[in-house]
Amino acid sequence: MVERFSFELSAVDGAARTGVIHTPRGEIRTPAFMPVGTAGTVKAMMPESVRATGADILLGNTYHLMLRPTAERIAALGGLHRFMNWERPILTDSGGFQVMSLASLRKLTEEGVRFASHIDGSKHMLTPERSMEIQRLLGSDIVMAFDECPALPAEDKVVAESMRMSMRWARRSREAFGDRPGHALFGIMQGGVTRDLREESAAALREIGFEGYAIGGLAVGEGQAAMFGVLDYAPGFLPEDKPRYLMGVGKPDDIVGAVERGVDMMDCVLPSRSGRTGQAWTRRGSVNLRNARHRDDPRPLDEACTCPACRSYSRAYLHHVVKADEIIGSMLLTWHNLQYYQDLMAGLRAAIAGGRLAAFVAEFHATRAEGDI
Ligand SMILES: CNc1nc2cc3c(=O)[nH]c(N)nc3c(CC[C@H]3O[C@@H](OC)[C@H](OC)[C@@H]3OC)c2[nH]1
Ligand SMILES: [Zn+2]
Repeated sequence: MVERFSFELSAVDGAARTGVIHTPRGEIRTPAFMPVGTAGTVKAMMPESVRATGADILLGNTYHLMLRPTAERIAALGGLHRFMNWERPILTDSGGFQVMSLASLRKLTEEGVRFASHIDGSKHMLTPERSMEIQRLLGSDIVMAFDECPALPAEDKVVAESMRMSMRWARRSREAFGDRPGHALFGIMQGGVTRDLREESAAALREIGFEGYAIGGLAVGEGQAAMFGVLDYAPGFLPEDKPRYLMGVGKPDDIVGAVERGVDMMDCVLPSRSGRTGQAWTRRGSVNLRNARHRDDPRPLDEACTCPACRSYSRAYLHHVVKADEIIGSMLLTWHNLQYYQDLMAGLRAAIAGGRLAAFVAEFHATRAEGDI
């Protein structure tokens, strides 16, 4: 049982790293994929099932939880871990990103963001200080600084101004976070796809000092090539002895490319959200179970997978329950997709530990068909 938050690197292969983040609530094996549990639940999954897929940590969200059921109510009930019955580490986003993508009537000033709830229109204000208070009330183990993520494409001037405000908010986040042993505050690098803005942002964050560093402002429509272009240099601007978290990424091939470039942690709604629409991710590519060609197919989705969907059901059954919009369809495909992502992370961790990442990546690309299989 550790009292403090620490990151232990155990092997490096090129720019890629593998290690363990130690927290009072448990270990996080890196590179790590973190399932998204936005409103206190990973949709269609029981917490024990999320753990069974291999996840060490899951995500919650300040924006959603502050609106419903409110952070104060969750705190009064013992905090988010107790509330959602997940006793392992939780990372919460700071809310700014969701305000800009979900809320209405937004007013952005140096102080913070004033907005109306997308649920009932009630008026709210998020500032670095309020975001830190909410994440403390939730009890999350890894807290994200309050930032602004500009929509791309944007003029360099706009990206620079936004980044500089986010750096001023990062300092206010650090000051409001206070001294909380065993908890971590991560700074978020901004700067769009402009190298010198990314470098300026990294320098500003290092000067403030954080327990971990996120690469924000990506996976917002720039495309994989532009994202990898930033990842070819941005991780190297960050301290090598601290975790690097790429926010909102991604498809399996995005994840492999990000790990090759030195990213340690990622999150994405894709495996859970696409599971609810009948899309499965497998070693050989993606499968759309709504397609009629599966209706007589007795084979499992992925013979190499140990999840309940692949162990006990046929593609024909999955096609049937997805077409019939049966709840079990979402349950089985979400479980499968999260398990596939965790198996991919386990493969990446082992390959880096064994100094054979290049071979793993070559094999990964060789077995994937383009498009649906
Ligand atoms: C999809 N592409 C994508 N690019 C992103 C960039 C940023 C960013 O620069 N700053 C912040 N603060 N958040 C970002 C986020 C949201 C991640 C959260 O979004 C939520 O998933 C929907 C989830 O909340 C449980 C997750 O929590 C960390 C991004 N998402
Ligand atoms: Zn499976």
